[in-house]
Amino acid sequence: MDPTIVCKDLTKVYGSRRVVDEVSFQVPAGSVTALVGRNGSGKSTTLRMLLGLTAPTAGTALINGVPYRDLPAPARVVGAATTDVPGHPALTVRAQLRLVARSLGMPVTAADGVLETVDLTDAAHRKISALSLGMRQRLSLGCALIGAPRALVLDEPANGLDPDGIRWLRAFLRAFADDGGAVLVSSHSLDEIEKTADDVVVLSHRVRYAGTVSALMAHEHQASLEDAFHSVLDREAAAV
Ligand SMILES: Nc1ncnc2c1ncn2[C@@H]1O[C@H](COP(=O)(O)OP(=O)(O)OP(=O)(O)O)[C@@H](O)[C@H]1O
Repeated sequence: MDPTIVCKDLTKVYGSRRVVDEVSFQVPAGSVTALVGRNGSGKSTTLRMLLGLTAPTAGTALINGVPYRDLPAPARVVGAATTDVPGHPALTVRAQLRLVARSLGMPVTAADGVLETVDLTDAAHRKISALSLGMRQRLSLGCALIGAPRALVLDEPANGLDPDGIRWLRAFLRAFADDGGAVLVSSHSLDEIEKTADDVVVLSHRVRYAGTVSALMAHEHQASLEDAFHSVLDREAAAV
């Protein structure tokens, strides 16, 4: 079955605030889709609802047609990396990855393979508490990959990566999608998203645009995703 990620009328209300308001979009197999929006626009809340970490007030969030919490082996279906610290700070990188492998019924060799994939072999013996931000991001992605999922949901994975890491992540996500995977990634780096993503969802509590990156730039008559993003959101602000 081809992996898909679907949000349908997804809504989250905190008190009197609708921080995510009837959000609908989908990420098909073979696509990298970026969720972009200003601080507080509801990106992380949307991803957390997709990953069963926050209960929706209304609407549905489905991975391969099923809510995350109802997936029999979720980490084998969708790899998730949030901004939370990946694992116990006193564990080493290798111990954390092996722990995840064991919990998923995978051989420990899966952990060693992932160490190489995310280029943390040289840091395998280091404690999580001693990792740089970029290394923690690589470890988060490593934890997400151990179950060999075909869908990825990643909250700001490029945050803290150095230029080599950003280039590596771009190539990795592209190859993952080209291999038939579905990738949903949130980011503030619009230049990077323009290079990496097929589709983009511009969020400001509601969906302001969902479609291809190139169609957004053409529609807004802008030469960059950054300018198109501001054009969409400035028009919305002017209309309020
Ligand atoms: N547990 C919570 N209780 C109350 N309000 C919350 C809670 N979690 C998030 N919010 C609020 O919901 C809004 C959306 O937050 P969210 O973290 O989804 O935004 P974001 O787009 O990911 O922002 P950023 O780009 O800064 O990471 C914010 O106003 C935030 O304060």
